[in-house]
Amino acid sequence: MLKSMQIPSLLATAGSERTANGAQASGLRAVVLTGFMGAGKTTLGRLLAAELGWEFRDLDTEIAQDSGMTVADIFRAEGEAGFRAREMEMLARLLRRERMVLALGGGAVESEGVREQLAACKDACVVYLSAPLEALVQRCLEQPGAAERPVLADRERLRSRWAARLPYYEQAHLRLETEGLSPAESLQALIALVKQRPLPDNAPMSAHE
Ligand SMILES: Nc1ncnc2c1ncn2[C@@H]1O[C@H](COP(=O)(O)OP(=O)(O)O)[C@@H](O)[C@H]1O
Ligand SMILES: O=C(O)C1=C[C@@H](OP(=O)(O)O)[C@@H](O)[C@H](O)C1
Ligand SMILES: [Mg+2]
Repeated sequence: MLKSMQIPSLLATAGSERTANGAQASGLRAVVLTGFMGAGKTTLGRLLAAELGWEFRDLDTEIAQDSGMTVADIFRAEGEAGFRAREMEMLARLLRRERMVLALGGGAVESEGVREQLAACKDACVVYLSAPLEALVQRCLEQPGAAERPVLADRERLRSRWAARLPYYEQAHLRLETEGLSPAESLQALIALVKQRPLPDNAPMSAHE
C-alpha cells in the first residue's frame, strides 16, 4: 500500500536515474493514464516517461504489435468484444513491469476485468486525464488517422459511451483537467498535480472527496 508523499517524492526530482530508483524503493512501479479518446494519454504518457526516465508503453500499440493487426482491423475482424479481451490480457502482462508509464485505451475501463486489475495493483498510480467531450472530439479530428478510430466513427453513441465511462475514469487516484492547456502545459500540470496532492493511501480519488 502506498503511503503519503511517495508520489510527490517520485516527481519532485523527475528525470534522473536516481529518481526512478527512488521511486522503485518507495514501492511505486507504474503510472497508468486513463481517460476518453483525445485526452492525451498517449501524448502525455510518452512525455511523462521521458521526464521520469521510465519506459513508456501504450496498450493499443502493444496489442497491435502482439496481434500484427491495427486496432481498427481487430474491431473489424473480432468485434469490439475481441478487442476488449485483448486489452484485458495485455494489461495483465504489462502490469508486471516496473518503472513504466502506461497509456490505456479510452475504452479499457469498460471491462470489469481491467477495473479489477487496476484496483488490485496497489503499487501503480492511476491518473484520469479529463476534458469536455467536445474538446476531446475536436482533438481527435485534428489528428491524422482520425477516420481509423472505430469508436470515434460511431458518432451517435459517442456521448452515451463517454457518460457511461465517466464513473470508471473517476475511480482513478488523481485527475487532471486538460481543457485549454497545451500538451506541454498539461505535462507540467500533471507533475504539479501529483506533487501537490499527497494521498494518505492508494485509494481511488472518490474516496478522498
Ligand atoms: N492539453 C492537452 N493535453 C494533451 N493532449 C493535447 C492537449 N491539447 C491538445 N492535445 C492534442 O490532443 C491529442 C491527444 O491525442 P492522444 O495523445 O492520442 O490521446 P489519447 O491517447 O488519450 O486518445 C494530441 O494530438 C495532442 O497533441
Ligand atoms: O475509446 C475507445 O473505446 C478506444 C480508444 C482508443 O484508444 P485511445 O483512447 O488512446 O484513443 C483505442 O483503444 C480504440 O480505438 C478504442
Ligand atoms: Mg492513445
